[in-house]
Amino acid sequence: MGALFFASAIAFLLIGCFFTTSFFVILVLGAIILPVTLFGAVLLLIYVKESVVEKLRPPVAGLSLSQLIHFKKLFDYQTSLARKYPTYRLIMPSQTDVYTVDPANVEHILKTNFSNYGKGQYNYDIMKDLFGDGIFAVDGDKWRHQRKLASYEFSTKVLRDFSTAVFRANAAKLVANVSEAVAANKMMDLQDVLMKSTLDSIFKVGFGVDLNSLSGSDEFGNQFTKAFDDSNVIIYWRYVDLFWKIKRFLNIGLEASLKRNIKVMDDFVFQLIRCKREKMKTEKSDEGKEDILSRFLIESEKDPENMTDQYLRDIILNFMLAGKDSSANTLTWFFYMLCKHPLIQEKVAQEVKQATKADDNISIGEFTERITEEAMDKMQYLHAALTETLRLYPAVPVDGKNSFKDDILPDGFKIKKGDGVNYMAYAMGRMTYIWGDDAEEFRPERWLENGVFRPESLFKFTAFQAGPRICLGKEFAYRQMKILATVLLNFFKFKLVDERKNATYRTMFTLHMDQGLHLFAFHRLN
Ligand code: HEM
Repeated sequence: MGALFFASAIAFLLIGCFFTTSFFVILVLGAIILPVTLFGAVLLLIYVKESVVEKLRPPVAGLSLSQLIHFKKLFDYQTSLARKYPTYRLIMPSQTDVYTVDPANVEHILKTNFSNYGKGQYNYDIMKDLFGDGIFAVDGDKWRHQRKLASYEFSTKVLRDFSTAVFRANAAKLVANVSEAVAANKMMDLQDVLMKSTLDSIFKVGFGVDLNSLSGSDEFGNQFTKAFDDSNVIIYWRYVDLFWKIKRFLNIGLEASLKRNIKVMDDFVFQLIRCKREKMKTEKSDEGKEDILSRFLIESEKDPENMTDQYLRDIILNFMLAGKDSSANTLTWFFYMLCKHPLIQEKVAQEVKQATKADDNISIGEFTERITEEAMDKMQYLHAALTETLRLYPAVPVDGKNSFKDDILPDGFKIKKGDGVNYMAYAMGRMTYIWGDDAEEFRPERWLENGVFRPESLFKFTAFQAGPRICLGKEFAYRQMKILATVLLNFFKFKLVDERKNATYRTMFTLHMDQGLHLFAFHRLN
């Protein structure tokens, strides 16, 4: 890769020199040739400086631009580079990005030297318009304050009981939806259905609002969701668009749409905050105040100066980002894996039946009542299968930090202040030196010891991140995924429409299945 990079730099330079011998050509094509020549010279200089002079730096695997060329299969491209170099660099004149799959490095970045690796100004600038000062965008005191508040809220019984009730209710609606497809003998896109179902749940748990996107009935909520999804795509695009700040200044192109979308969301969220504040003043009981927004509103009464409406808006949009797609994406890959491995599908279904003691005639209402904490604790194989899914298809395939100071990683490579430092959960799941020769196989058994789930080091299994910034919704997500998986597998069997086709992802912040998950569902009769 280094040689290829060197050769292309020389080629650019030679092409430039050849053409610059002709004055006429310079006049006609000067505007093209000169930049090409300069670009080649810059590449050559960077290559010599970065690969020859800077000996202790991670090996240069190419230009950051190479990721644009491989954008469609980006995470597999990164995996192939990581097989050669467990830590490598991609360079650009303005920014160096380091990528690693080495668990020792991951532990160093996420825990041992946590204070040196944060979102940094670079990520903050990109995210600020949409996520403001929310937990995903900030470091330092702002992050600590929200982390403390949110950790407390997530550990309360109120939120736990409320979210479980919401997951159960939405699971029942999901069963009704799938039953319709079965009755009509229709193929379905399970990813689409799961996305709607988890969206309804996060809306209810986040705002206390029934969105009913599964039945498509809330126009205003749908507008919010569309604006949120479109904004996310545009924010992600900023990472590869060198001119986004100019476009934002001129309010043109995607930046103009982003501004419009943000207004739609702000109108929605600020109105909701106002309504809830009013309701709180008049209603004394705690009923209807179990959602995350209400919980934070109650907190804000203790600290009104800092916890302004703007701050609450940021908190809520960040929770939407965290909870909206991650669980649905994971469940999509989970059902895809179960279809590819029918024996594993049967094994999970049998475990569900045993843990809930359900017979064939049980109603959905009765069944959801049986998905208790105790029953879920018995589903060790389901837990292993979901975790195995996340190992191979982590909802956040690559996670990036910024280095605040020069540093040295445990593998001996030097990091410079300002470097982007990324660990690649998707590539890590495929490394044989981490998981053994069967790393690419879907094998839930690898997580079990005598039938009991045995966790792995979180610096090897990085799907939820690790260290002080470990995902706050991990338990929440497992609970939601287990409830949905349990009801679906108790009532249905699933079969891919096209068994020979291999699914792939759409490259974006989360691991979304490209084109959806098309399958047939059948009533499960034992
Ligand atoms: C399968 C589901 C999920 C996966 C795989 C997952 C994974 C992750 C990852 C990789 C991060 C680190 C992102 C970063 O560097 O900024 C993260 C952070 C976070 N997650 Fe999750 N997540 C899931 C579901 C959820 C849910 C459902 C919620 C809440 C409703 C949630 C709340 C959060 C929060 C608040 C953070 C920020 C933590 C901080 O910066 O201190 N997550 N999650």
